[in-house]
Amino acid sequence: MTTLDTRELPKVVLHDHLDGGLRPATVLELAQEQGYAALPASDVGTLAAWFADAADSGSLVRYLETFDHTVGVMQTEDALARVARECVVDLAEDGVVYAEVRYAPEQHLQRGLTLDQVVEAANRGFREGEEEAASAGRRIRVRVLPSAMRHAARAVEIAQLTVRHLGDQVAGFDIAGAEDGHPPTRHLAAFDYLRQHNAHFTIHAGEAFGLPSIWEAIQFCGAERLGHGVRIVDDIRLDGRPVTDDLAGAIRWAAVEPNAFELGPLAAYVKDRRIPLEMCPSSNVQTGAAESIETHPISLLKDLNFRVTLNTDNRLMSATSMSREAQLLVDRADWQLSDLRRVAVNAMKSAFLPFDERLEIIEGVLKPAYDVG
Ligand SMILES: O=c1[nH]cnc2c1ncn2[C@@H]1O[C@H](CO)[C@@H](O)[C@H]1O
Ligand SMILES: [Zn+2]
Repeated sequence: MTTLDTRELPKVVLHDHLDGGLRPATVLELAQEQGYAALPASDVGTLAAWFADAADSGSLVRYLETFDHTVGVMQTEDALARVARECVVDLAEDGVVYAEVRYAPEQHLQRGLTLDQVVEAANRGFREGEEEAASAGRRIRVRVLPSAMRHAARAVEIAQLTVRHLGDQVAGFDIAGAEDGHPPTRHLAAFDYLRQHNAHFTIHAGEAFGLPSIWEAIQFCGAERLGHGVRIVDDIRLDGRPVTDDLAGAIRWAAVEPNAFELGPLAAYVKDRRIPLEMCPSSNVQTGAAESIETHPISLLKDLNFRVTLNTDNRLMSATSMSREAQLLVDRADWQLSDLRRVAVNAMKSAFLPFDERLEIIEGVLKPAYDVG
């Protein structure tokens, strides 16, 4: 397993923030162009290290503060298009064949753009990136999920924006931001609107807050997928005790018979309904939602046959990529090629893309690459 080249494997990412994936050099250049003076460093190396260190805070709220600087330089159409184009090129270069990228349009209005201008500018960049990648021999398809910020009050507007743009790159909706104190049920009107317009949506839930957040996201809001959802392990027991009592035990969970674990009603629902979990190991370690890669619940949930997917969340803040996330699990959590195949196929099955297109990528791209020998 040590010889596995995770870069060359075709990968699928469903949870990647546009404003969390800028190249450090681009942050610097855009800041210079736009007269943004608040950056905490003036050279690429120091700036890259600053993002990773500052995000390594053990708290989601402090982690999210680092986005002020990326959002701060993404306030013009050209800046948005450039960041979107580079995002696609970087993902393709890393072997990603399908990506859903999210960002919050409401955060890009500081210099007078409208919500529609933001989406159109970013979409232009995403399309350019797809073309650039294709001409370099790396075919990637990208779809966009506008996010509403859960502490703000614009979710209905962003849901309407999403529906207006469905089809031209935009494939669904998300809700992001600080979780604790901001339950998703505050935005029920947005979710009702989306369902009535047959639009897909996912919700960040079960990251900085536990089961009630997941329960609301699924049973009140109707989320099709969960952003993170890592705290669903709070509803799994082993020998009568919550598995979370024994996080270190994660290392030996692999040796335990899967039917020895007891699922509570919510965990059973998530598993039985095949609700996709958009899991992001490095991000979770940084925000304190998980202790380590070795003990990250993604491995247990994968072994228990939950619909687990592997994602980057924020490539800049976690100094990561899809191939790095995969490699970390191979090196530290004993993942095999078959596990990487599983999360890629799971992700593609869960994508907000028409069924026939999903199938085409699974059968035409993923299976041929993973099923060699
Ligand atoms: O893991 C996360 N949990 C919650 N919110 C997040 C996470 N990563 C990024 N954002 C938030 O989503 C916004 C739009 O992309 C970002 O600006 C950031 O505030
Ligand atoms: Zn996220």
